[in-house]
Amino acid sequence: MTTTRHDSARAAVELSTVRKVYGAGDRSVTALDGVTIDFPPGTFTAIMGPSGSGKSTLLQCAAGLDRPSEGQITLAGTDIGRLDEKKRTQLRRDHIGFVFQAFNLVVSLTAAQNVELPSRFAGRRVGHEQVAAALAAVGLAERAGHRPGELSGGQQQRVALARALVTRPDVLFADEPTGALDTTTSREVLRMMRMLVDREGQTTLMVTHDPLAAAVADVVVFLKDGHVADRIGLSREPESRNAASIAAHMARLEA
Ligand SMILES: Nc1ncnc2c1ncn2[C@@H]1O[C@H](COP(=O)(O)OP(=O)(O)OP(=O)(O)O)[C@@H](O)[C@H]1O
Repeated sequence: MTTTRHDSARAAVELSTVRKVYGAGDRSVTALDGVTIDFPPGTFTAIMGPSGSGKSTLLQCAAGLDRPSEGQITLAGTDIGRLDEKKRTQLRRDHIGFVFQAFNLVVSLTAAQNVELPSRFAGRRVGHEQVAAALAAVGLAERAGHRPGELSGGQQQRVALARALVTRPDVLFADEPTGALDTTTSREVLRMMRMLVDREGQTTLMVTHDPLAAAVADVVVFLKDGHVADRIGLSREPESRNAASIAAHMARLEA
């Protein structure tokens, strides 16, 4: 099956009264408690909130990696709750890219081979030109033949970004993509993500603890105890000014 593609507007993600409860009885934990939120096409959203507020759970459910206990999630125009496991896998393959804190690169393969590998596994071989273009887009055209051990942390995360974006997914999910990087390198990766959203228009959801990381987004969503506690739009202010107002919001939430 090929999932329906809504080309007129690149896919947004929508959650409607989503609840996610882990476990049962006395030991159950409500990670998401009636979350309704939409992520418009082409927007870059940072998801923040205290530890345990439900950020990763939201990302996992929105990406179809986990099922909500209640509520509806629409991705690429498809109600993912109605899909069986095979079709959800297909939806993810056709529409979604992922980057994580750990770069998850195969150490014995070159940057180009790492970019190509997942699509090959998924039976959707991408051509050499696509791989070269994806590496060029993250500024690593000259490093296609290098193995991860020969690249810096920031460069490795850029290879992971190229791998996530080589199939031009509608939505990019990023879980703490700069969590393992120092400040300077983080900034380089974040600017690249920002540039790619502006250029390619993929809807991007990024979980982060770092106000400086969130500062490159268009919108910051704050979770608290499984609820959306706040949502602020950012203007293209200098990042440091955005970061300061995000940090102030976080401090109020955690107070
Ligand atoms: N597999 C699981 N089984 C049971 N409880 C879980 C599971 N995954 C998450 N939780 C609980 O659900 C709540 C939300 O967790 P989640 O990981 O989504 O929070 P988070 O905001 O991403 O936290 P952090 O910033 O610490 O990574 C927490 O109370 C957590 O302990």
